[in-house]
Amino acid sequence: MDELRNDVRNEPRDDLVVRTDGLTKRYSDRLAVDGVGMTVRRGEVYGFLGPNGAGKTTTLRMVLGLVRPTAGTATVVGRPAGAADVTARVGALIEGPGFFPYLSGRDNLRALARYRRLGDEEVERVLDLVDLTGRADDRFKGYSLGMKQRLGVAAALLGSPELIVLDEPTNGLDPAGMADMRALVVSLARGGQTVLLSSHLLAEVQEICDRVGVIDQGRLLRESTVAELRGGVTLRVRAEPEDAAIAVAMRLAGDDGVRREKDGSLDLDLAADAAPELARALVAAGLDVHEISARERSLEEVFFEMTGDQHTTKEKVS
Ligand SMILES: Nc1ncnc2c1ncn2[C@@H]1O[C@H](COP(=O)(O)OP(=O)(O)OP(=O)(O)O)[C@@H](O)[C@H]1O
Repeated sequence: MDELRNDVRNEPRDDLVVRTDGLTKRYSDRLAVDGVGMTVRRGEVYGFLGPNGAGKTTTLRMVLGLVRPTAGTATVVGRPAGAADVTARVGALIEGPGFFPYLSGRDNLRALARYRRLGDEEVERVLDLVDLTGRADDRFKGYSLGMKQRLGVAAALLGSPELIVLDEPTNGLDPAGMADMRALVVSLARGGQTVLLSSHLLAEVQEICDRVGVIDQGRLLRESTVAELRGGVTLRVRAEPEDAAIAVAMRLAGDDGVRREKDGSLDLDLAADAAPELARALVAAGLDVHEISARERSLEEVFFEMTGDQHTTKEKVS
């Protein structure tokens, strides 16, 4: 298991529901996915996060065996991706589900269920899970985008697969529908199923995911728990004059441990219990201290720092 990354090196293979090694996809001269090694553990909600065109959907398609990798491997529930005996153990919603427009939602699911030798009661179970029972007899073509999305998720849940892969599951849902979908994803994982989802909604990933893989320009930049990625608590400081405050802050937090926010406050890589020492140092240096508070970085800030997105609100001061 030498090729596994450190954090999962000692885990039994059974605990990894998805594992990719050097997974690569090239479309003519475009490297859509570049050597991705990701690991999804049993029973977790794993968030695959990245800007548009980062390679999320292509990676998920390779994990599902829908696209053949140019190089590398994907192992799903212990078997090569796309192997015939894997498909029944994996449910997926990826880039708009294909349903018969003139059939009702219920009949569409029944057709899928029959093909998989599942009974009608299974159709009713998944309709209820996605809260679509009341509209199940309406034709698919009359569904709103959100209802189509929920029917797609219902189809992915048929047969209670071990792994559920959802590409942007809250796409098209209104705020209440998004909250329902998030609650459903969490409850699936609590019930022992594994969920691999992609999203560009950072707050959503922060709320429901146990671990996150950050992908940009085809490369997996980082894979860790949400808490690790956010890097714990930092101290926010507002004191004047600013230059003197930066000098004091750097003395305590180190040259690389101080960032300046657009509103003029400073963000320091210091634990919350360093606040009194910081206050004393600022006052001893004759500064006016307006604010010292502990704050947690949001996943959004970390993400923009990692992907070098222009929306970042911070600049390094060193
Ligand atoms: N079939 C294809 N042929 C050629 N290029 C493709 C194909 N599929 C994807 N690409 C390219 O590969 C790159 C990654 O695309 P992909 O759809 O995987 O990204 P994504 O992270 O899912 O983006 P989004 O969030 O916008 O859906 C993009 O530059 C895309 O244009």
